[in-house]
Amino acid sequence: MTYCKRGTEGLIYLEDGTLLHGCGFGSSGVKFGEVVFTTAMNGYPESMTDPSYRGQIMIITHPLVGNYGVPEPQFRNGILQNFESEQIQIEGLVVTEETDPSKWNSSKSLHQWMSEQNIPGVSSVDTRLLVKKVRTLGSMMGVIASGVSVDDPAGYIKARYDEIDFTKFTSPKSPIVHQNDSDQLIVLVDCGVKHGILDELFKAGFTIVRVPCKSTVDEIMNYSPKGIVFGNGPGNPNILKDLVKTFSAVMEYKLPTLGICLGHQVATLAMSGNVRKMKFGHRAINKPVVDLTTNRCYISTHNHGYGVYKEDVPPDTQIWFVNPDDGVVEGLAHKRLPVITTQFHPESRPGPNDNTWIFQKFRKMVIKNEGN
Ligand SMILES: NC(=O)CC[C@H](N)C(=O)O
Repeated sequence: MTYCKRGTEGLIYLEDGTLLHGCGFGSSGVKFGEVVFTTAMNGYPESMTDPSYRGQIMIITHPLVGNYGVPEPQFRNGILQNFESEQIQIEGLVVTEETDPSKWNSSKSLHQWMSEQNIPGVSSVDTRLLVKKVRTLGSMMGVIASGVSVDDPAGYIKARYDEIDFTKFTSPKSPIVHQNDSDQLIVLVDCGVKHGILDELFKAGFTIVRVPCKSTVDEIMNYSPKGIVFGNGPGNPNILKDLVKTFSAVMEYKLPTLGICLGHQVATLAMSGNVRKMKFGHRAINKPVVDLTTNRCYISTHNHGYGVYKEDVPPDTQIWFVNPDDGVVEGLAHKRLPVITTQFHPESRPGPNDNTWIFQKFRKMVIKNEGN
């Protein structure tokens, strides 16, 4: 039996029948979710609080997780600077080794943070084996347990990830305003936006009104926005029919519009394209994307399990970015309207800051449109 430094055991189960026993950490409990992996070597406070990971059990392939602990949350203009939302969003965490921190700004360990927020973790399991399974068979449902004994893990899988509308957990119930010095107001349709996106939009000079994911076009247009952002969010875009309708209705106003990740997928559906489930998705902070207008390659942050493929691109749009590894369409531009999208995360957090120019491009589109 493995020595468990927290004194508890844990397990991870995949729905193909794989069952690995290891050590428990974080809170005691059992959770189910879609099992996904990220190859990011750092940035776990940001990734774990990214609302797009809602409903998922995260495997981190980097073998040591927790080395630099968890900082105190820092807000500026109501926007978190060091987390992507106010709480941990993943259902559970699977790592090879969970460590105690050594860093000047660490306020608690990964173990303490997860214990406080009711998130179970499992360590001392072969994450490489798990990732090979997921890469070979595709993303699967699974069960994680920490500190409790579980006889029939499969019985804990209560629903399929692709059928759940997680935005009802991650979208705000009423509008939230981040007032800037300028009167350049944009509306952000918030299905669980990462604070890194808010921060970049705020730094670009916008006053941001975050409206619930289920807002109608009238509720959005009542703010007389200069531009619209459809942000990231959890789950399957194909079941978010109302959001897709809202995107189509907003397009009628011909305002500068930026879609990021879920926003890119919703834009694709609204413009009569297709979005498919990928085999195991892209979750990393070093994925290449090629800008087809300049032929330049950028290193970018990804977190998506659905994707747009070349044959699914909507009419009236051109491919802006493509992933050279597998050809997934990573960005679109409308041929006539000021609508641009990225599947990757230009705000990074965590990740390289190479792509924040996308927010400046959007700002230029807003200024140009104001002049018309
Ligand atoms: N980061 C996101 O917005 C993710 C979009 C969508 N839920 C996906 O997994 O593909």
